[in-house]
Amino acid sequence: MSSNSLPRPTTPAGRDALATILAHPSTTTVAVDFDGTLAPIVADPEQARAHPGAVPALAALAPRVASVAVITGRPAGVAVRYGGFAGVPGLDHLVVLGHYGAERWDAATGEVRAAPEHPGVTAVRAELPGVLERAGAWPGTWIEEKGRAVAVHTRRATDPQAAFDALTGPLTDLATRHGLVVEPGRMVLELRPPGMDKGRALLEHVRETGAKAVVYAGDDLGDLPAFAAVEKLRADGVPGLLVCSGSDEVQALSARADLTLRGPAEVAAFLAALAEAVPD
Ligand SMILES: O=P(O)(O)OC[C@H]1O[C@H](O[C@H]2O[C@H](CO)[C@@H](O)[C@H](O)[C@H]2O)[C@H](O)[C@@H](O)[C@@H]1O
Repeated sequence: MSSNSLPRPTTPAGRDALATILAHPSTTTVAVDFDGTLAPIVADPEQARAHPGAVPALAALAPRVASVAVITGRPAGVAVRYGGFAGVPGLDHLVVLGHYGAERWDAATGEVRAAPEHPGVTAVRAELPGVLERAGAWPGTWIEEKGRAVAVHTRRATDPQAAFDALTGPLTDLATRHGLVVEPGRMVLELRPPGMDKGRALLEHVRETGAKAVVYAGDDLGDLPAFAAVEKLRADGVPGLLVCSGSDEVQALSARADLTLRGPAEVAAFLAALAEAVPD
């Protein structure tokens, strides 16, 4: 896909939504996930960075639409840092909803606002090494400290899928005992507070901006609630375009998408093409 060709959605709902968005960009919200959508998946989560084309594309698009939001499982401040979102001309009103919407960073203020922390995270953090040890201490398994959550990554384990499968039960037990939930993702099991998800975060953002159309792009299971939110908006008469970044690893998402792109490079090209296609 070249940077100035807009791909055609494969579904009628997607094509209708894109037509509305092109006709009425100033009342459209564009919301995107971070890892796997703006940033290529890498083995070490601390090395993830936005694709070089992603921020320029968002910055070109943002002044032409009602709002641009990044909705991520990352802490908001981490996504801002890894994305390079602060101080970018054009992204003066960018909103980053971190921890699935429990945190919010506004480019306009540079500040993060957050829900109160859940006490179960401290208890889970303390018990986690013992639980991993008893489950077989899979070599290469890595704990990501996320502040208001902890995540166990298996991508660098000798057998990532076997480690993921073996740890799912014990980590679910641990989370449940302390009032947390397990959020499964691409070779990651996150133990986090319940009550917020990307769907709720997206709906609140759309309500706040008063948008009349929406684009959402994601790549992982944690994006399914946002897809469901767009489907609900569509049922209520608000056109929505669902974009899946990467097609094979998370088929539950690509099966519901109007447009499937092959990862962050194509997502960045799509956002740039969208910016080119709508008037200033
Ligand atoms: O909601 P997202 O922005 O997609 O964040 C979801 C999780 O992404 C990160 O993990 C994923 O990306 C890593 C870096 O590419 C990769 O190594 C890992 O296998 C993926 O699951 C991040 O580390 C998590 O905290 C996020 O919740």
